[in-house]
Amino acid sequence: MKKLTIFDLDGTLLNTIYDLGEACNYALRKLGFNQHPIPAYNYMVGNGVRKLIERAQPDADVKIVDELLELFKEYYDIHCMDDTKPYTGIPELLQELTDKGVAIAVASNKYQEAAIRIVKHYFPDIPFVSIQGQQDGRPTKPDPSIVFSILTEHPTPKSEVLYIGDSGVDMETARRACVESVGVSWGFRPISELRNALADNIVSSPSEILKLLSDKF
Ligand SMILES: O=C(O)COP(=O)(O)O
Repeated sequence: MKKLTIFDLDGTLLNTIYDLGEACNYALRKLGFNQHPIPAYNYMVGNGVRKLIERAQPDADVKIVDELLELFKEYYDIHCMDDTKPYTGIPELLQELTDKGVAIAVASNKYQEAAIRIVKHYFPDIPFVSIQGQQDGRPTKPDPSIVFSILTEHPTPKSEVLYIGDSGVDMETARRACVESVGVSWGFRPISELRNALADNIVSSPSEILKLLSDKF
């Protein structure tokens, strides 16, 4: 029986691509660089904002990346909820997990302050046991440290944990933490990426996660 579900944020709980893309385009525009069409960002997000910026402007040196990062945050801190929304069926899934007594945590490469603000805004009634974003001094996913931090906050045997995400980075994070993974098809990346990253399960709707859990009750 699974007692703890760990969810990735961007591309799994929330469709954040427009606001992330707009923030990056704002930063690029401010420094006179070319912008990208929003769908191109699907393949740039997933490893944290710094990596997103390095992918958006590959020949930028460290100083320029720092400047772009500051501009990104300046914009994103104000506009991170302009067009972001939960995927269909996610609020109901989180409520049902809560009603069933299954603990819920978030493990994101989005920087910590933004991750907390956004999760609390979109899911105010869900009693998350831990909301973990990218933190200075801790490696980003696919390093499994973020999962271990969650397990420190909410001790649970690994066999009772399900990790749910939309990217190869997420599947690898779960694998390296030795917990069972679920890849979701509605996020930013194709199913082929989830398969190649050895997802233990693949689902195409949030209700399938419930089914997967109840199969395991
Ligand atoms: O901000 C990112 O790069 C991705 O964040 P995520 O880990 O919630 O998908």
